[in-house]
Amino acid sequence: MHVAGIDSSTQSTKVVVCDATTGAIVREGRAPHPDGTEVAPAKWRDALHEATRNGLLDDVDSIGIAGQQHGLVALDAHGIPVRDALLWNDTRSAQAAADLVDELGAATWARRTGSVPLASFTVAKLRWVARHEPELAQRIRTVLLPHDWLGYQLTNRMATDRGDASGTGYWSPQHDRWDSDLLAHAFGRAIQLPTLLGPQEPLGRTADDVLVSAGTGDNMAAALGLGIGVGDVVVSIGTSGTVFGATDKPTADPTGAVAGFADATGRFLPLVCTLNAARVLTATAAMLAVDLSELDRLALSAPPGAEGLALLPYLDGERTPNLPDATGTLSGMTRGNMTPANVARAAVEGMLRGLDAGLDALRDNGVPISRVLLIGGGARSLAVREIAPMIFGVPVTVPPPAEYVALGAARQAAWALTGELPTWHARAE
Ligand SMILES: Nc1ncnc2c1ncn2[C@@H]1O[C@H](COP(=O)(O)OP(=O)(O)O)[C@@H](O)[C@H]1O
Ligand SMILES: O=C(CO)[C@@H](O)[C@H](O)COP(=O)(O)O
Repeated sequence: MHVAGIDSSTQSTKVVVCDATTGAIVREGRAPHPDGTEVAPAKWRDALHEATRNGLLDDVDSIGIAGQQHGLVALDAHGIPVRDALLWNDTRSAQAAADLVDELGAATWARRTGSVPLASFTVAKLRWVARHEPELAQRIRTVLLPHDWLGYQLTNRMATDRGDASGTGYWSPQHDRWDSDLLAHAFGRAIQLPTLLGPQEPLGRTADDVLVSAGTGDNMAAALGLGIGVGDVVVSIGTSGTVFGATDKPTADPTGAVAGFADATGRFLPLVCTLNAARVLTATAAMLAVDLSELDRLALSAPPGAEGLALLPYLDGERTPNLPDATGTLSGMTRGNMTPANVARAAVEGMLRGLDAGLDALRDNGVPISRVLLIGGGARSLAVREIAPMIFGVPVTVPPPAEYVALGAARQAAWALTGELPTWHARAE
């Protein structure tokens, strides 16, 4: 038996096909997404077709879909998007989020949803559409998340799971159900919401009669793909930087630094997310007119601290801390230290310091940290792997490079197929 896992993340779609019993990867595919913070959902479907062309999904018995969290896919009465999806990294909803917090108070949001809404959260995007595009808003009948929308394309059913639902800002961790009153408060009226599926409950079947599992958010799928245990905290360096661990009880951080998400197994996934991660490295490499391996070499040739040069890497604004309009700052420049090597080192260190603040925030919320598991595209960087233990001050394990989000989605697909969550090879060992 074979299962497929799909990771429809910010920059690309990645697909792995695995043996359902052992988890061994038998085939892989990928396709890029368009750049930008608003995207026509059809582009994700096109990317999925491209990533699975030439029969990648032939002989697959079950499919799991993981997607970038939070994105607003607003559908009309015919199930057609009323506008391009607003993604998690679109900051136009920053004022809408601030208004929602002012209206109800941060403590109320944290208590009712586990999180304090920021620009990224679906609820803030809904408020933005209600205020800025009222004619479009009137046509909205249903709201889906990116993974739900792909599942809807495959099965014709609108449903989601608690992991992805927990990033909307209108899901209750205490009661494991939608908090429709919060949504109505933000949007001005009720909207039909997708069915909430349990962790191993299937979504449905494709036109070719292949089972599709509930799916989840990409960070929840990464946790499932790694099989993390107590004390394991994942640092994922992708388009976003995320820092998260699995807990039995929900968190409710009124400062908003830690989002009190749910995981894909029935537990919880407190998470800190930064807007500036792998793309800090690609932007610095472009500025220095070098490739990523030369950026690594340069960064590792400079001393720790880059001789006083420091990069505050808020190149896309920032989410944690909540500074959506911030820009980056290169500080401490002297005639002596302004070398390409120090700039490269400052970029790596600055990006990792943002994630280190995330580790502190998790600790403050009672999440135990005995080691960090480093994953995502940025973990392929030699400089990141070498410098991370110095910045984080805890042991850092780099699991073999793999698409852990897609693997987690595949593991969920096997769960839905067989009724048991397979052990597979514990990749977090
Ligand atoms: N060796 C490397 N060094 C630094 N960054 C890298 C390296 N390889 C890939 N990346 C970066 O990782 C990012 C993609 O990571 P990924 O985890 O797949 O992101 P996402 O899931 O958000 O689409 C890209 O910005 C890419 O440039
Ligand atoms: O908004 C968050 C987490 O809350 C992001 O982590 C998105 O889920 C996008 O992830 P990547 O595309 O960077 O993997």
